[in-house]
Amino acid sequence: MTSTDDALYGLDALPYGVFDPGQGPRVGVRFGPGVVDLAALSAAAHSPLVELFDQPSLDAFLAAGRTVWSQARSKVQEWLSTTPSEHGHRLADVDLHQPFTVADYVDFYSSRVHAENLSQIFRPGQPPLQQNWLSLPVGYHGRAGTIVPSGTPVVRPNGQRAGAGAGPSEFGPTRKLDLEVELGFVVGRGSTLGTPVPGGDAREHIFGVVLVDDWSARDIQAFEYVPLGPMLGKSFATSIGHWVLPIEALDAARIPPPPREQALHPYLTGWNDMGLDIDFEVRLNGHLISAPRYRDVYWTPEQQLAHLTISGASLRSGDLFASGTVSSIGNPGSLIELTLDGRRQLALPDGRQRTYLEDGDEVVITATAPGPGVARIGLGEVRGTIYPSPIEQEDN
Ligand SMILES: O=C(O)/C=C/C(=O)CC(=O)CC(=O)O
Ligand SMILES: [Ca+2]
Ligand SMILES: [Mg+2]
Repeated sequence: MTSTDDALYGLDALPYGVFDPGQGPRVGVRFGPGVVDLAALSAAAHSPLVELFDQPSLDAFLAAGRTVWSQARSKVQEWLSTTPSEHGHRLADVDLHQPFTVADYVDFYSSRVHAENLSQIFRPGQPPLQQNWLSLPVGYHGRAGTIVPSGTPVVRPNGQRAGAGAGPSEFGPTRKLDLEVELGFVVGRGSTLGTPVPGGDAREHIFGVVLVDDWSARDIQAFEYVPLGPMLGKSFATSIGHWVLPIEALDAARIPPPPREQALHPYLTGWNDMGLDIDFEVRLNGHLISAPRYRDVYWTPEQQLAHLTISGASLRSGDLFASGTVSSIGNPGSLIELTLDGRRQLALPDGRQRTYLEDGDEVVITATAPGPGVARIGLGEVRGTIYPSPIEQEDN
């Protein structure tokens, strides 16, 4: 089963998105094989929710806060269980858009397997975890303006990479274009500058989740990142799914996170942390290449949110913070891990081989989670095809 299966999108899932049936973008909810127009549905029910839904994006709804989000979900479930086929459009008949305006973007680094794998590749001979890793959720501020909806072409970026020996750098299209499987948390309710958000209040702020592919140019990244961190190697495109799944839909997927291995400062503990039993699948040109599990991710979204704001930094509606690459042992969430930085070829069932991504390659990430009943629920997909660099000549 892939998470595009309609059965994954019953009343227990109901992810929100933005679709265009031909007359402009509208807010909708994915339901089975289609998308239901929420302005039309709420207008027919004479619900005041129509004001939040009669919009070209989810922005107004995101800003409305937890009480409204929960009421809306119950109402939509009720309406769809009584009049399931009204105000629906087949997915094939609509265009899907970026669901919300992304405010700030933070990318964490919360999978221990991924952190240790990358350490080995980027910093051989050094300890597998930096001293900070078990003490705080390491992350960096990313580039919100280049977050693009699923399906947007991913143009091979240009940049500098290390030259031979200690020689000058080389410039040209990246030779190490990679994908990163991530889960994104979408902030609905903002916060006040100077006032940290306690992790126990995370649910007042986190509206839901979206799939993320944090495209990465590993050669550009490796040359530029010391000492300030990722810059151009990750800022050229970050793809997000079209569907934002409300956090309540994941209640049945909640599990304890992996055991803490070090005592934490009080601001990072003291509530019932949200581990999540989400299974991802990554396909390259249609072939399944990895199936990472979110349950192995060490730092939780509550801890990430508490850490992000402990300095007094404020949240804005539309902020996106991503888990970091989700890697499990034997099922990593990136090609740098799968191919040991290109030293090992990945054999695809069609007889071709890959190390890093080639022009024309298509990557599709999907995910599912347990629902409240026997059926699983879907988190949609995030898809991207690699387009050639606009610069043909390398300078050396
Ligand atoms: O270990 C490093 O130097 C680099 C790590 C990454 O590239 C990963 C990153 O973007 C954060 C993540 O996705 O986990
Ligand atoms: Ca990342
Ligand atoms: Mg990025």
